[in-house]
Amino acid sequence: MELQILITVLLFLLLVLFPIFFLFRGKKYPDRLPPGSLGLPVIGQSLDLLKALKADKVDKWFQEGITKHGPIWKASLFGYPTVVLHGPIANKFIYTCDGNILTNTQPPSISRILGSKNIIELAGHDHKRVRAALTSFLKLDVLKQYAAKVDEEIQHHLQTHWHGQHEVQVQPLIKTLTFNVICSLLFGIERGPKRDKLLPHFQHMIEGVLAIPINLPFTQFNRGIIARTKLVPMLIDIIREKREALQEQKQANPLDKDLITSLISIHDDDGSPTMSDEEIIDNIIVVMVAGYDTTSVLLTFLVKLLASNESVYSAIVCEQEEIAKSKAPGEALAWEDLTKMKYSWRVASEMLRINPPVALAFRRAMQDIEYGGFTIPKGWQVLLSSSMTHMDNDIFQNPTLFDPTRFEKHSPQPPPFSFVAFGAGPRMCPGIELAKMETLAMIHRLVTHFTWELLKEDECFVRNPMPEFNQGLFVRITPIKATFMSSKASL
Ligand code: HEM
Repeated sequence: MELQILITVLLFLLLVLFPIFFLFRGKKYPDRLPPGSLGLPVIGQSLDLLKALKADKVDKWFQEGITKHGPIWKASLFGYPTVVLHGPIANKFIYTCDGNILTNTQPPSISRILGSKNIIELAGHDHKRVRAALTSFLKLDVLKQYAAKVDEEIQHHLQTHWHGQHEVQVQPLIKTLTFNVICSLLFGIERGPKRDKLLPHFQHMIEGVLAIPINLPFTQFNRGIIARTKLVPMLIDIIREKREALQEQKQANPLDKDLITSLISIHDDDGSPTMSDEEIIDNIIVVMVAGYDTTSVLLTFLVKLLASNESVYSAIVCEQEEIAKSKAPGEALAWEDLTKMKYSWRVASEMLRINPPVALAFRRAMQDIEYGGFTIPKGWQVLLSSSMTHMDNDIFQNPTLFDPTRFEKHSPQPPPFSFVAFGAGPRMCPGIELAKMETLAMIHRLVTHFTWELLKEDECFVRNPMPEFNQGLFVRITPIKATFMSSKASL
C-alpha cells in the first residue's frame, strides 16, 4: 500500500510538475546558488523527506543536509527547487520577510479546498485586514471571557465519551472535542443536528488538504473537493442566519457573539463590510482546518506523557488539585484559573518543542533574493523546520530530554525565533490563546476526574504530515472518586 502511494506521488510529480521544475531551475545563477543537489528531475529529495516525515525524523533529515552542505543548501522538494535554511536567524528571515519578497502561497490543490481567499493565501494589505478581523475575536482580551464556555464543552465531552468507559481511543476523541469547541466558540453552532452534519464534511476537507492531490473518483483529494462544495452552501446559510439575528439584535448576551458574527459586524471607516462573504467562508474553513488537528495532537501527546512520566504527572496533579480546591462544586473554570496553571503550560510548551504539530514551514520567493552570500532565485521554495530548530543542541541543550524547566521565567532563554511551534512574526498562529485555553482546561478536567494507563506502552505515531498514533492511542481509564473535584456535580 505504502509503495503504491509512493509510486502515485512519483507519477504525479513527474507528469504535473515537470514543466514547473524546469522553469525554475535557476540556471541563470550557477555560481551563486547554495550547495547541494536538485537530485532527480522534479522528484528530487521529496520521497526522502516524506519518509523522514512519516518516521518523525525530519530533524535528522535536515541535520544530514547541514552536515553535508552547511546551514544553507538546496534540494528539490514537491516539484520545486528549494533552499533549506536552518537556525534562529534564518527563521527570523523567513517569518518576518515582507510578503512581496517571500509569500506563503499554497499549492493550487490546497487552495482548491481551502478557498483562494483564506488568510494563508493572502499577502500584504489583504493579509493584514483579514488577520486583524480574525484576531479581533481571537485575541486574549476577548477570548478570556469564553473560558467557562470552553470548559463546559470539555465537561460535556468527558461526560459523553469518557465516563462509563473502561477504554478510550484518545486521538479521534480529542479531535471531536476540538471540532466541537471551534463550532461552539468560533462558529456559534451549538450541539445538535446542524453540528453533526458539518463534522464529516470538515473531516473530508482536512483529509483532502493533506492528501496526494489526484482528483479521481474515490481519492481522498476528490472527497475533499466534494466536501467543500457541500459545505459552502451550509456556511452561506449560517452566515445569513447570523446576519438576520444581528439585524434583529437577537443576541442579548454579549457572550453569544462568535467569530462569524464578529467578522460580519466589522466595517471599514466608509461603512462597507471589511470582509466579503467569500472571504468569511474561506476563513471559517481555514480556522477549522488550522485549529482542529493541531490542538488535538498536542493534547494526545500530553495524555501519553502523563501516563508514562511519573514526576511530570505528580507535579501537574498537584497544581490542578490546588485549583480544583479553590472552586465551588459545579463551578466552571474561569480565565483566572487558567492563569494559575503555569507548570501545566510549561509542560505543554515542552511537548510542543519536542513534537511540534506543524513541523515544516514553506514559503515561495517572489523575486531573486540575496541571502547568506547565495542567491535564492525567484519562484524557488524556501523551507524551515521547527523540529530541526527545536532539536538543535546549540539552542536547547540536551534537546531530546523532556524538561519543562526550560520554559521557566528564570531559566536562560533561547534566542528569539528558536521556539517556533506557533510560528513567529506577522503570520504567527492567531489561535494560540484558544489552543492554550483548550489545552489547560482539558488537562484540568482529565487529571482531576480520571487516572489512565496506556494499553500499548510502545504505540508509535507517524507524520501524515500531522502526527497520528498508529491505533489512535488506546488508554484504560479509571474515574477518580475525589473529594476535591470542582465540578463533580456536573460530571
Ligand atoms: C497547538 C495548537 C496550534 C499549533 C501548534 C499551531 C501552529 C501554527 C503555526 C506553526 C502557524 C504558522 C505557519 C507558518 O507560518 O507557516 C499557524 C498559523 C495559523 N494558525 Fe495555528 N496552531 C495551533 C492552533 C490553532 C488554532 C486553535 C487556530 C484557530 C483559531 C489556529 C489558526 C491558525 C491560522 C488561521 C493560521 C494562519 C495565520 C496567518 O497566516 O496569518 N491555530 N499555526
